[in-house]
Amino acid sequence: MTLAVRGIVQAFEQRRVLDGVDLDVPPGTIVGLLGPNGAGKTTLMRIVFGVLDPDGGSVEWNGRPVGADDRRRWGYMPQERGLYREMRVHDHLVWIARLYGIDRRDAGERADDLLERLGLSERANDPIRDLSGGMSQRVQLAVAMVHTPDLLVLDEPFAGLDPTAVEFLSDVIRRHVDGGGHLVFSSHQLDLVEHLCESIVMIDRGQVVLRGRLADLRSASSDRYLRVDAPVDDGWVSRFDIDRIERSARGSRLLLPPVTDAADVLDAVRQHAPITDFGVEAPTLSELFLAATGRTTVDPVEDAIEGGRQ
Ligand SMILES: Nc1ncnc2c1ncn2[C@@H]1O[C@H](COP(=O)(O)OP(=O)(O)OP(=O)(O)O)[C@@H](O)[C@H]1O
Repeated sequence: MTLAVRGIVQAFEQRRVLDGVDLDVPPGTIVGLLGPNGAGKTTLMRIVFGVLDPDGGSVEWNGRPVGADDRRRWGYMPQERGLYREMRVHDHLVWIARLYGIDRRDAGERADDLLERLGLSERANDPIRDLSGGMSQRVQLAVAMVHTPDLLVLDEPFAGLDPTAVEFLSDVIRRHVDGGGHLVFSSHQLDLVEHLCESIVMIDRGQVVLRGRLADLRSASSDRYLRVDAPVDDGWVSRFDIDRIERSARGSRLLLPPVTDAADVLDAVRQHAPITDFGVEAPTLSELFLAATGRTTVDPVEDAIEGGRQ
């Protein structure tokens, strides 16, 4: 079974926010639907779930137009979290499971099992309102999974989470997919989800700008970065052809055109600063995004400001 979304077009008040978007979600693969704020990710997910009827295009499941029965076997974690704050965690899960027609005993067992898997057993009898943001996010995920869905669609599941919670959620996602499940999640935090995505569809202003297996996209790029754990001065490497130098607290990243030998540049840097850690790397996801769109930053607001300056 595969989710196949074809040629989706959607306009709001004559403004096209999706313009011919395709998305494939095969089993056993983590698919990232990526793009900056306002790119159209939530709109696409709402169309996939039938909340919104698109102006054009189709959504197919298992080679046929998707129907209400198919969608009942899918799980959706919306961006606006919709939990009843006064309900206790376990009761909430049982209630949702019952809405899916699962009998009371089975619903209770599923709730126990999910709470265990999501590290929430100790909070089972607490009302949702007493949970931290990260924990209620886990409950929201449990709600999306309580009927053992064929397909999980998670809208910005990592927003607002600390690094430990991101790791935890990433593990849950991996396990779902390792068991042959279907999963697509959206994110605007490209570098945060880079380690998790196997396959990506990147959209910008309603159009697909990059798609494919992330490993393939990274190796197909001719851009190479030399990373060193020292602040590199322009003067040290002035005799080389170097496209850009980025500096951060961790050191520097030098974007090298194909004509420049990374080992020569590294030797030159070493003459000025001790280097204990270095590497030659393919571009990150956000660098691939910038290269594909010609933008200067992933943030659409900052990009508009930068564009205005030029
Ligand atoms: N019901 C609506 N009516 C009018 N405009 C809408 C509606 N829903 C979404 N939009 C617009 O469509 C565009 C895409 O929005 P969408 O929420 O799909 O983006 P997104 O990629 O999910 O962004 P974010 O990362 O901020 O959630 C935005 O410009 C948004 O303002």
